[in-house]
Amino acid sequence: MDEPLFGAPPVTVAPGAVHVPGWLDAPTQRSLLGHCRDWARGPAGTRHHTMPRGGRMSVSMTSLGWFWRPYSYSDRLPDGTAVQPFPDMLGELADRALTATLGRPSTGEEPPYDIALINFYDAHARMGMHQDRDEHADMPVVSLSLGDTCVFRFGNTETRTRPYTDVQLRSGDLFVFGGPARMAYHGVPRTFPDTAPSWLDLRGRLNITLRALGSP
Ligand SMILES: O=C(O)CCC(=O)C(=O)O
Ligand SMILES: [Fe+2]
Repeated sequence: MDEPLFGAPPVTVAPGAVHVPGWLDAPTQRSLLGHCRDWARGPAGTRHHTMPRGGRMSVSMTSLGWFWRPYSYSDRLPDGTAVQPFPDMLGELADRALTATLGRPSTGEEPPYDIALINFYDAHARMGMHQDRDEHADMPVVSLSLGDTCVFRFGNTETRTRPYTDVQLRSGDLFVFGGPARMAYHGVPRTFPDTAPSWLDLRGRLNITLRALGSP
């Protein structure tokens, strides 16, 4: 249960949605975790965003490239400082992820990956069913998981409810959703505390999504 399945084949969860268990090897997971800690210490810090109706999101979030808060992106933090840049390394990772799942990197013609949203889940955090619809480009969303295992609920494009598929995302897993799945509702109904690999110094779960903003 604790060791990721390195080298497992991709699993198509729905047309356009592909899960690759154990895609990131242990050194890469450790290195990404170190970067996430550095990014979280940056000017944007981590925030529990407030939703329009006043609820507070249980995940704490850091943005790179563009600052997200419900429900738009901006190039400045609320206090006017610039958002931390989107690192080239994450653009390269997004390309490798597209190749691993769709069989091709992005073409030079497509909007570039320029947003990373990093969510931290403690044992109680979860994320309700939603669509990722604040980007203007329809490039696939690339999701990387570190730390505790979670249930990732991947649904349909019409409703927040069934039909959906519950997938366990473990440390090192890649999940890409694009094409007909790009606007599917999805969420994280729970995590499994203390399931992070023992060699990763993380209590809780981190999820990094890489996205392309595109132009309006
Ligand atoms: O944590 C996850 O696996 C999903 C995160 C997500 O859906 C989002 O950041 O929009
Ligand atoms: Fe999402």
